[in-house]
Amino acid sequence: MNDKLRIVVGSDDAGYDYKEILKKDLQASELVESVQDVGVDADGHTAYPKVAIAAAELVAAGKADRALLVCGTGLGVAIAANKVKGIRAVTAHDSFSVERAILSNNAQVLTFGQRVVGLELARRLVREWLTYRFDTTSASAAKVELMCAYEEGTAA
Ligand SMILES: O=C(CO)[C@H](O)COP(=O)(O)O
Repeated sequence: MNDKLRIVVGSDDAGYDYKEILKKDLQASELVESVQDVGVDADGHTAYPKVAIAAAELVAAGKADRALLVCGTGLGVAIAANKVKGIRAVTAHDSFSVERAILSNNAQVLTFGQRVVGLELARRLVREWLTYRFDTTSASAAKVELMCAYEEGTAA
């Protein structure tokens, strides 16, 4: 992964306001190389799984490093993104979980619930999220590998 991140953002209509604000924050960040928006737009009523799967597929295909997804709770977009092979998506509304999502879990997808987390906390969590990089030599790496092996059908 480049030091700067290629990020895809997406939401359903329940997460639209946060998605737009967080997108602008990402675009202004020196830790971000690019931001791709897979919707929805202001009038969009696209169901959350469609947006989440579109974003996760970009990550799985190597066209983005990470995705930030927002729905009402953050839960539906996480569940949907996790259906895409190779994707580890988590909902995290606190600083420690955001840190561990990268450092423990190497999760490429972070999700928020607009109806759950305050806007300024969400913005702070995204700033923190951008600073973390998974260490493939860490003790956590073998645990992530166990999940990958299960998914690939190569688990012992
Ligand atoms: O939060 C959502 C899914 O987890 C979504 O924004 C709303 O879903 P709904 O309650 O099924 O409308």
